[in-house]
Amino acid sequence: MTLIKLCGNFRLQDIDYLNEVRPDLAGIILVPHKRRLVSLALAQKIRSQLDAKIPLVGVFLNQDADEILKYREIIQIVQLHGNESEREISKIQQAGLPVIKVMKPDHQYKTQAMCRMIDAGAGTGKTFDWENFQPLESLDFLAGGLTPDNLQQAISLLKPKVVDISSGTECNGIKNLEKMREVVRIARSNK
Ligand SMILES: O=C(O)c1ccccc1N[C@@H]1O[C@H](COP(=O)(O)O)[C@@H](O)[C@H]1O
Repeated sequence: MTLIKLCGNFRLQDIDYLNEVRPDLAGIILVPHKRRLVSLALAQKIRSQLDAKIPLVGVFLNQDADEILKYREIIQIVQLHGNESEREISKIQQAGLPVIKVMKPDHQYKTQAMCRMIDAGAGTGKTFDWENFQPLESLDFLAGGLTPDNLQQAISLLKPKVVDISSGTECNGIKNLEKMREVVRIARSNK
């Protein structure tokens, strides 16, 4: 089965939707100045409202380990979307939080992180040339511009273990329950 992470949740209503559609992982943006940023206080509320069985992933971009570790009681997994060093990854993992390291499709490398995510953008809904993509190793997470319309094609072509979707489940910048239901249905239909 293809697992699914639904990311970019920033309203408490989004958490009600997550509890209904039950993805394998849920994500929040913890990057300053981004549209979907949630505050520490809201992140705490999100964690307590989100079903305890759904791990919460915190997304960061070029932030230092000390800042990231402020969220250690709230998030269960760290997603690093920038140029973070292996030293920073190691510091975060030693503190007990597993790391997903995001890499561009044309710049893949070995990492000590728990797993790798391939994404061409950063919450911008940008896809890449799936047909000509050669993963360095088996593909853990695939992200970038996945939508209810292209998700099945992406899964069939690249066979990722996990798909990660943010903007593709929004309408006018707000989470849409029907789109969330549909992408979960598509991922789960891949046995
Ligand atoms: O969404 C953001 O604002 C964001 C900011 C900084 C780094 C990553 C961000 N988003 C994450 O990017 C992937 C793919 O998103 P999309 O499906 O292409 O919109 C996902 O993990 C987002 O949460």
